Amino acid sequence: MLLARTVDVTRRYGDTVALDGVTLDIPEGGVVGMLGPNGAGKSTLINLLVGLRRPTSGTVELFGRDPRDPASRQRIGVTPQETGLPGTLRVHECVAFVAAHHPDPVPPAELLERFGIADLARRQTGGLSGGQRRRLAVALAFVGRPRLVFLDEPTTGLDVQARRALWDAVGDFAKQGGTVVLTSHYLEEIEALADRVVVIGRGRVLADDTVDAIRGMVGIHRVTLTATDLPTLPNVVSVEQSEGRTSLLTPDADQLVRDLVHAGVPFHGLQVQPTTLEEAFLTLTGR
Ligand SMILES: Nc1ncnc2c1ncn2[C@@H]1O[C@H](COP(=O)(O)OP(=O)(O)OP(=O)(O)O)[C@@H](O)[C@H]1O
Repeated sequence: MLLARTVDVTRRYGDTVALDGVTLDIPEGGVVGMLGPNGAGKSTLINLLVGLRRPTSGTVELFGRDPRDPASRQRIGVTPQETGLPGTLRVHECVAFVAAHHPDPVPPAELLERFGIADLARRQTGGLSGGQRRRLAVALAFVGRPRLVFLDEPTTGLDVQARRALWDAVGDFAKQGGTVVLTSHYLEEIEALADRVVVIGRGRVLADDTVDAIRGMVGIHRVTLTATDLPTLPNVVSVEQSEGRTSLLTPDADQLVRDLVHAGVPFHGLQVQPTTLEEAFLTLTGR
């Protein structure tokens, strides 16, 4: 069953095109990771799916309806990129407050236990550290026993241990049949949780595939050198010339350097650099 979808969605903010013709299905079950650099359009896409913003054109559906319909929003949980918690409320009061808006909430103590913050229950949220506040904000998305949860960069500011605890809690929710859409800048985070990765760059879906497939694609390196007469080399996905230098993009930089030496062409100033995610995908998709 499809829980949410966008069809050819475009969203502009003035002259900025934040999303440009995005078509995406979110079926029931599993974790969908949205990966992309700053400004790619990830948060905008989430805001459209949860009904906080409307598309400039195209269709957005949540549980088969308009996402602004309160009936469909009852069944989602959301942690936006930034959350304001009432500073004088204690953690357990904050959970109880959100729970009161749902017909069958998870008991607050159980929720806090699940997210590893039971020891903070009596603390005022204003006195929590940034990481503790973030964990609470993510936990709150799950209090209403949602079918579909949207987490916008859930582990920003968390230390390694807290991040793993949060991954475990989100993973358990998915194992029990829940569906999660999360955004991240890090492939590592997506790898830990997601079955499917949607790569977003400059407002477009650049790739939508399994974690393994995406991992293979983003291992692209840029090999830059100065040479007068380069032969055609295997495993080169793109060649660029700039200011007398040649850049070769390749999934296997070590092999490319071996091939260069083997070809016997004189070259100098060799540099090998990882590409950014966006660069790798823009190259691979030829956009
Ligand atoms: N309310 C707004 N008004 C004007 N421009 C906006 C607004 N919200 C987003 N944008 C612009 O739309 C583009 C996409 O932004 P968005 O926040 O969706 O990206 P993102 O992928 O979530 O980035 P990040 O990883 O930095 O959170 C950016 O160019 C951003 O500056």
